Amino acid sequence: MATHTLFFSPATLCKKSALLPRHVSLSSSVTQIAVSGGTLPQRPRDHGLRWRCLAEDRSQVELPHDEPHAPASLEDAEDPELNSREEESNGSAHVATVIRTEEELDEELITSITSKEESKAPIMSIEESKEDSKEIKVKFSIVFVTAEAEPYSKTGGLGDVCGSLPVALAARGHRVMVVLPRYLNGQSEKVYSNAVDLGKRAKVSCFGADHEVAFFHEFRENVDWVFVDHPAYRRPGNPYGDNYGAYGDNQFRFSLLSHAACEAPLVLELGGFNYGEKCIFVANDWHAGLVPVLLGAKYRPWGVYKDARSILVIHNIAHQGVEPATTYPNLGLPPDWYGALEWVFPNWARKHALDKGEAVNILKGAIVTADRIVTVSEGYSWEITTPEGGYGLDGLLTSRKSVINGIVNGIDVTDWDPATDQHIPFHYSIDDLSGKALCKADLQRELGLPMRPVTPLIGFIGRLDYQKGTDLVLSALPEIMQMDIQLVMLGSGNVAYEEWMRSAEYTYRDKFRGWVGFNVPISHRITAGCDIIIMPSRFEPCGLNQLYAMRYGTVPVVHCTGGLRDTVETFNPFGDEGRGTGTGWAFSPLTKERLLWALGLAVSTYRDYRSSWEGLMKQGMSKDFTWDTAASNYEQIFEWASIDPPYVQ
Ligand SMILES: Nc1ncnc2c1ncn2[C@@H]1O[C@H](COP(=O)(O)OP(=O)(O)O[C@H]2O[C@H](CO)[C@@H](O)[C@H](O)[C@H]2O)[C@@H](O)[C@H]1O
Repeated sequence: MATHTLFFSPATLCKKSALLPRHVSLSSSVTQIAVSGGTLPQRPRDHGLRWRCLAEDRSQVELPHDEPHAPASLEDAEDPELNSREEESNGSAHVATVIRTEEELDEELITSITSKEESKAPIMSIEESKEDSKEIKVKFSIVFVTAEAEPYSKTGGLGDVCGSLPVALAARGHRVMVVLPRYLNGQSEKVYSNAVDLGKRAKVSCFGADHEVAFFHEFRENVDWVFVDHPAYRRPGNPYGDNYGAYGDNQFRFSLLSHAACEAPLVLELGGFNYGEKCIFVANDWHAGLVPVLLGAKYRPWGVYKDARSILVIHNIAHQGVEPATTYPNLGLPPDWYGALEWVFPNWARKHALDKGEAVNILKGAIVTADRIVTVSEGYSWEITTPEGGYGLDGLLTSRKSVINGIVNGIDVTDWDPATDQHIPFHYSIDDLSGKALCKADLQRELGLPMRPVTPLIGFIGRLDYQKGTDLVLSALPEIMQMDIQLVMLGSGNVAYEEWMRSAEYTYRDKFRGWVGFNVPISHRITAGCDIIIMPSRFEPCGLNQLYAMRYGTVPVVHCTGGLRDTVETFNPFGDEGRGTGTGWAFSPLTKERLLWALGLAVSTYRDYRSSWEGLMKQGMSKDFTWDTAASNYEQIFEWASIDPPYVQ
């Protein structure tokens, strides 16, 4: 019988029983309870001391290798050599800023030089801090788990973030792996041409069988890109579905990903060393949501991953990975962990009188087991704790408020740079905007719109769905078309909106263009060629198009919500002693009238106040949207996570 140790902050202790797996209750199976910074007398408050006590307790746990849920690679994970750098008395060794004597320093340096690649030290790489200070900064081993990452796969912002943030963290000296599926759909094969089969196979026990997965690997921009290969990822369509809708087996496909990702740090030797147990998992959205649950349910009972931490990043809470409760036994979790994923729909959401509303919810499982939770803007981190923004999870999220943080996404400023962008016909910069006018003319030509330089060209890029407020544009279109403007929309999604875009093109031949599809080059050309970008999103966890737009001197008009509120500052012509401040317009509430009001202001400023407009463009262009700021904020989260003991043990 494994030992479960749970750590609760005093503030949330009273609410905990609601969050726990069903088999764990505060009065029965829990054998150790520690209160972080709290007043329970059984445990010392000092972190290091407490950790030592627990380490002793753990050493008494027998690790039955033949148990059904024991990880395949337990022995690898327990390899004392690989884990030899573990701090003796402090479990949070991978973040500790430690002071070394000169001899120890030399020894560390020699070890680091003699390793095959300096950046691939077994658990952590150590660098000397500046000058002759003896302080050494310990870096993290980070494992991103995601359904998509550019340039391999992208259907939206998740792909952008998971393609860039790992690179930014690696550039800061961390060892970073990204685990994602190897989607082969008949067209995508070439993007994996540099990825080699590592020859390692792992058996994943779920959905009533042992599924063998292979791992492909590419080392690019100092990041280990690891692709999980399985027949379920080989089919026409995008990562989540095809022309007929979402795949019916997505729960299986992403359970497989989470299981495989948990094995990767233990079994894969990358650059000569595996990542080992002391890593930080960054689980993105529900697709990777089983990762924190597996750490607690499948690995830690056998002493594996006891020093790992998990960070859940919520990019969009509207998608939670909910399936009928009867699918629980498929997930490869112990039966008594059902409570962690248990989800009951409210009465109004049930389909018929006999529907009990019982379901499993993978994102919920991640929320109640992850060590920390990050959302992609500060505004959104608050919104998800409200009934309006929490999509039913607000209560649980409120109970974990103390570990939720918002970090605004950055953008890939190399890919999205108007001075060098390979997708746009002319280049420009904040010092010479002339190329932007040429981009606009070229876009009008490409779209078959009248080439009128003084007519404001407005753009919309995004999924055609409820979140992005496509219906609001639809309802406001007759009034928008009465303005002297041109409007181009690029997007795909809801078929009804796609049809509407096509028919609007016939109705407003000289003013409106609708481009149905997912097309990255044209998205760059719209961002560069337009004067204004509209984003009437109903909710927007961060939003990237407004960031790209500002970098390209294209002024955003957005609904004041989530990350849009955090990143777009409404223009104030009287600010800064009359020179004007702001980068766009953020309107509220989300109504047709307010959208038209904000758009009207933008259009009249463009037409009648040219110098103010240029100021607006330049203020947007001079904002710092690099990933470096976000990456350093993520480091802080990793540090906090590592200082605290694992949330579920
Ligand atoms: N038809 C099309 N053709 C070409 N490119 C297209 C396109 N439609 C969209 N894109 C591109 O896809 C990305 C979408 O970014 P968003 O920020 O709108 O993310 P999304 O809502 O998918 O994801 C979620 O995750 C991201 C990342 O955290 C959050 O910013 C966001 O608020 C949240 O909803 C952008 O790069 C955009 O240019």
